[in-house]
Amino acid sequence: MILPVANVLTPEQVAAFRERLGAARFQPGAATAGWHAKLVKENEQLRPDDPAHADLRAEVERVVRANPVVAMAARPKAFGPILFSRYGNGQHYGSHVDDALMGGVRTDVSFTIFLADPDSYKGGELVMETAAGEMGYKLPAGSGIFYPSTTLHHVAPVTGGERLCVVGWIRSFVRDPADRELLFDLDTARHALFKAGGKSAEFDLLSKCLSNLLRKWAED
Ligand SMILES: O=C(O)CCC(=O)C(=O)O
Ligand SMILES: [Fe+2]
Repeated sequence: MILPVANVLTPEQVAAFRERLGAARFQPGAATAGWHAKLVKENEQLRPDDPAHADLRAEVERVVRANPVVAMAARPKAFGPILFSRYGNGQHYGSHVDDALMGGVRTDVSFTIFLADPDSYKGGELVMETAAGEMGYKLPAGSGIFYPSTTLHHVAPVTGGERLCVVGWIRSFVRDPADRELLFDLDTARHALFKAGGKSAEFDLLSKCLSNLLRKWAED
C-alpha cells in the first residue's frame, strides 16, 4: 500500500526543521546509498556528525510514532536511518530499490516527509514504479508518503528551486506488505464501526480478528 499521510509535521514544526537545516552542513548523498543506488543518486544530505542531526532524527521518530494513521499502516517496531535530503536545480535520484538492511535494521516501510512548499520548486516528484504504471507524488510541506520498501522508485529531476525532505525507513512488526494492508483495512473498518455504533458485538468480533491476526503475524 502506498499511503500519503497529511500533516505528519505541523507548519510550525516544518518551519523549525527548515530553519535548523538552513544553518547545517550537508554532504553528497552518494555517501549513504548502496553500491547500485549510488550510481544514480545525485542530491545532498545533512551530515550525520552535524549537531542538528540527532535532534531532528529524534523529533522525526517521535512524530512518526505518534501519528495514528502511520501506526495503523506501518506498525513500527524500530527505525533505520533517517536522512535529511535536499535536491537543487538539476539534481535527482534515479530508479532504485532501497537496501533490505540498513544499519542492521530490516527495511519494511520507506517514507518521505516533504519540507518544501510544492510551489517553491519545479519537478522533484517522488515516483513509484508499479506494475500499474508510474505514480508521482509532490505533497504539501509537512505531509508524508509511506510505501513498501520493496517498491522501485525514483525522484524526478528538480528543474528550479530546492526540494527539501526527510527520508526514513521503518522496521515493521509485520513483514509482509499485503498483511499490513489487511490489518490496516480491518482497523479502519473497526474504527468506523465504533464511531457509528460504539462498542457493539460486531466491533468486538472485528477487534478479535485484528488482534489474532496481529498475534499470528507480528515478529516481536
Ligand atoms: O527524496 C526522496 O523522496 C526519496 C529518496 C530515496 O529514494 C532514498 O533516499 O532512498
Ligand atoms: Fe529510495
